[in-house]
Amino acid sequence: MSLIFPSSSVVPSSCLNQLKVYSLKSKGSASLNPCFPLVQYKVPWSITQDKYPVSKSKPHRILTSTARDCIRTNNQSTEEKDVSFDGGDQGQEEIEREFHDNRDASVVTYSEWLTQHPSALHTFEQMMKIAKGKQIVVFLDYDGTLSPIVNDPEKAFMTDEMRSAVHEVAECFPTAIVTGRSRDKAIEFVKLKDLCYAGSHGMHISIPPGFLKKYAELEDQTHIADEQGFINFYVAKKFLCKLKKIKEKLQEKTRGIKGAMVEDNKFCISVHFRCVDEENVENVKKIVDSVIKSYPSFRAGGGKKVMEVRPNIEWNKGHALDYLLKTVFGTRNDDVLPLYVGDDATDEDAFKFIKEVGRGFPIVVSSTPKMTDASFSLRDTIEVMNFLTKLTGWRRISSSD
Ligand SMILES: O=P(O)(O)OC[C@H]1O[C@H](O[C@H]2O[C@H](CO)[C@@H](O)[C@H](O)[C@H]2O)[C@H](O)[C@@H](O)[C@@H]1O
Repeated sequence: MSLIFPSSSVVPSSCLNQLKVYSLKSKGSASLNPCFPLVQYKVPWSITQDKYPVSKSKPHRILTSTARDCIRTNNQSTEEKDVSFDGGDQGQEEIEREFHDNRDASVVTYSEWLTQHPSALHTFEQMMKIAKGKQIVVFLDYDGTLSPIVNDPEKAFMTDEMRSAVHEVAECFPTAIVTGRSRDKAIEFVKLKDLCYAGSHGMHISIPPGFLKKYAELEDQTHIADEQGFINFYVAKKFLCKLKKIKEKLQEKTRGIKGAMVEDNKFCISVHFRCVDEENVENVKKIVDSVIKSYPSFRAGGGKKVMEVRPNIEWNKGHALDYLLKTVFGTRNDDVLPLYVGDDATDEDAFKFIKEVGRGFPIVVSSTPKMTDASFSLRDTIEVMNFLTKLTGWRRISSSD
C-alpha cells in the first residue's frame, strides 16, 4: 500500500509531532511514496498501530507534513485509525539528533540545505547590494528568533544585548515585531516603544503614533492612541467572547495533565505540551480537537510543542505584513524591501507573502534542515543578533556615503 502525500500537505518538520496516518487499511508494511520530493529527508521513522510497530526502517525517509488533515491513502478515505509515525510524540530535538546521527550520502545535511537557504550572515554583502538605495522594512518574530525556546513560556526573555540590537535596528529601519504572543505580552518582553507590534499572529496590530507621521500616508489621521501609546488595528474582536469560553474549557480539561499549560494570547490561545509526558501528549491534542469541535468558527494549528486555537479567518502573519506595508510603511513604493526573520510554522505565511511580493528577504531561523519558503537562514538567536547588528552597521555606513 502506498501513502500519497499531496504537496499542499508539506510543512516544516517542526510539525512532525502531529503526524498521524489516516486510513491505514492493513498492518503490512507501508511503502511510502512521497509525490513531493522536497519532503524527503532521510532519517529514522516507523509506523505503529496501537503502539505495535507496523513498519520500521532506520534510516528512512521521514515525511514532513501536517498529516493530521491531509495524509490520505490511495483511496482518499479519511477514516482515522490509531496509527501514527513513531516521530509522533518524539521530541523535535530527538528527531533532529537522530537526523544528524544518520548521515549518509543521500542524507540532506545542514550544509547541503544551506546551499538552498544560504546564511544571511554569509550572503550579507550580496543582500545589501540588492538593498542599496532601497528602503528595508524589518519584521521580527519573537519566540525562537529574539528569545531562545525555553520550557516556560513566561520565561522566554530576550537578552539586553538582543534588545539593544533590536532598538538600533528600529532606529535605522521601520521595524515591527510579528508574534503569536498577545500584543501586551510582546511589549512586556521586548520593552521597546519605537516599533510596531503585530500580536496574536497579526490579529492585533499596534502602531506608535510617531510612525504615522514618519512613514504613513494614511488618509484617516484621527486615530486615538491607547494607554500604551499605540494606535490599534484589530481583525478578530468579535471572537473575543467565544475565545474566553474556549480558554476556560481548555483550562478545565487539561488541568489534570501534568505539564500542560494554556496561554491566553488575546486573539488566540496556545496549549503547550513541551513539559507533558510523552504518553499524554496525544491526550492534550485530543482535548484541543474535541473542544474546538463545538466552535466551527475556530481552528487549531501547530507550532513548537504547542497547539494554537485561533479564529478561522483568513488572516495570518503574511496579512499582517501586507497591512503594515500598505498602511504604514508605503508598499506602493516598489523600493520597499520587507525583511522577515522567523523560526516557526506560522512564520512561513510571512515568507510566502514576501515571495509573492517578489522582493525582500525571508530569513528562517533553524539549526537543522527544514522545509521552508524562506530564501535565507540564520542558525539561532545569536546569529539573529549578529545579523541585526551587521544590518545597522551597514545602514550607518551607507547613509554616510
Ligand atoms: O510567533 P512567535 O513569537 O514565535 O510565538 C509562537 C509561540 O511562541 C511561544 O511558544 C514557544 O516558545 C515557548 C518559549 O520558548 C516554548 O515554551 C513553546 O514550546 C514554544 O511553542 C508562545 O508561548 C506561544 O504562545 C506562541 O504562540
